[in-house]
Amino acid sequence: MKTALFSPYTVKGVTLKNRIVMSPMCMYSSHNEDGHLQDWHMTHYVSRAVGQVGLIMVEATAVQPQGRISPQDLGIWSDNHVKGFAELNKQIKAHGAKSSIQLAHAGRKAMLDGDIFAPSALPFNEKMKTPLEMTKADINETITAFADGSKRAKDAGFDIIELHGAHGYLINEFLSPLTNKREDEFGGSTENRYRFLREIIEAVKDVWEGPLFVRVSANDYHPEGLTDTDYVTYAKWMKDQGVDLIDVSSGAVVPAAIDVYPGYQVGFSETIKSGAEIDTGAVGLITSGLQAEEILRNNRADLIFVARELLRNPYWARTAAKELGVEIESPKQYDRAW
Ligand SMILES: Cc1cc2nc3c(=O)[nH]c(=O)nc-3n(C[C@H](O)[C@H](O)[C@H](O)COP(=O)(O)O)c2cc1C
Repeated sequence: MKTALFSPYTVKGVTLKNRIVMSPMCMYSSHNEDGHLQDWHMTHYVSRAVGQVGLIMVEATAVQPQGRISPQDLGIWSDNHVKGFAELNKQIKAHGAKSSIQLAHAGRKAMLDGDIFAPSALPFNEKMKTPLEMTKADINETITAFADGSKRAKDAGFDIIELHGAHGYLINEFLSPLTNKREDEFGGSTENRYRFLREIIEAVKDVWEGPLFVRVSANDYHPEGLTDTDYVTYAKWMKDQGVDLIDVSSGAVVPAAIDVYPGYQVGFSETIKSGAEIDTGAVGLITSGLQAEEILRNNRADLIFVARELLRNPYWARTAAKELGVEIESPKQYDRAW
């Protein structure tokens, strides 16, 4: 049988051998608060490339030190970070996978000493710090930091860049009316709340010609918050700006109870894919080959992002292929077992 999951996917000249993406997952394993990769990261990412994942996405990586979720986050705020990522990319690609990086700024969810920043001075909850409202200068510096991070990602040899616009981190905080109470041109109307992301995309595209993905939280799970239909509008604007794919997650903008079940976010991906006519990635409790195949065949997404199941099973691609009754290439060293 010819499967959708194991069919190639090409975007701006970059071809993934299948539709499986290792979803970005923070490892909180950088040492000395310097944002550098450690042996752990090498083993972790390269194992999944050996496991025949089509696209490896490196975890949320901070474009500014104050944009880390924790002091142990990876960083790409300095030219010194390029060398480590270049070595990681060499190893990932040696096993036939493509590589990508999620560029991030934690905004008000940064758990760091010192000042933290957000569109408005509202804490996430009573336990978290109250952020400083970003000035225009702070906003411009952060936009430049996303562009500088992209330039470094390019120098390090990444094939694809993803902007982290989800989970209540800085970009998401500008997009949602729950977290953005600004009265200047970066707040208020939908257009104004999009302006920060618009300017980041513009700045990134000045230095990066390759495929650009954006992860969004397509539902705030709050009566005054955004839903997937609001994100159709944002996705259309992103498409007009040349974004290639929307990676559709949800929640974590404000504290909320989320009812999770297999494929709980796939409907949001479907709404955005059909509403904005843009490629999407589906993520969230997708754990079987058949489930992934159903999503792709019914045009509910173009790529399947897998997070925790790949932590349980780095060879999930093989498991899914067996389930779908297809043969996939194994690392030649493993031929006798696959
Ligand atoms: C350990 C861990 C770290 C995560 N870190 C990130 C991250 O850096 N960026 C991000 O967008 N999502 C992050 N996520 C969310 C996952 O990418 C994914 O969207 C979520 O786990 C749902 O997919 P799953 O059911 O396949 O695990 C993380 C999830 C886990 C379990």
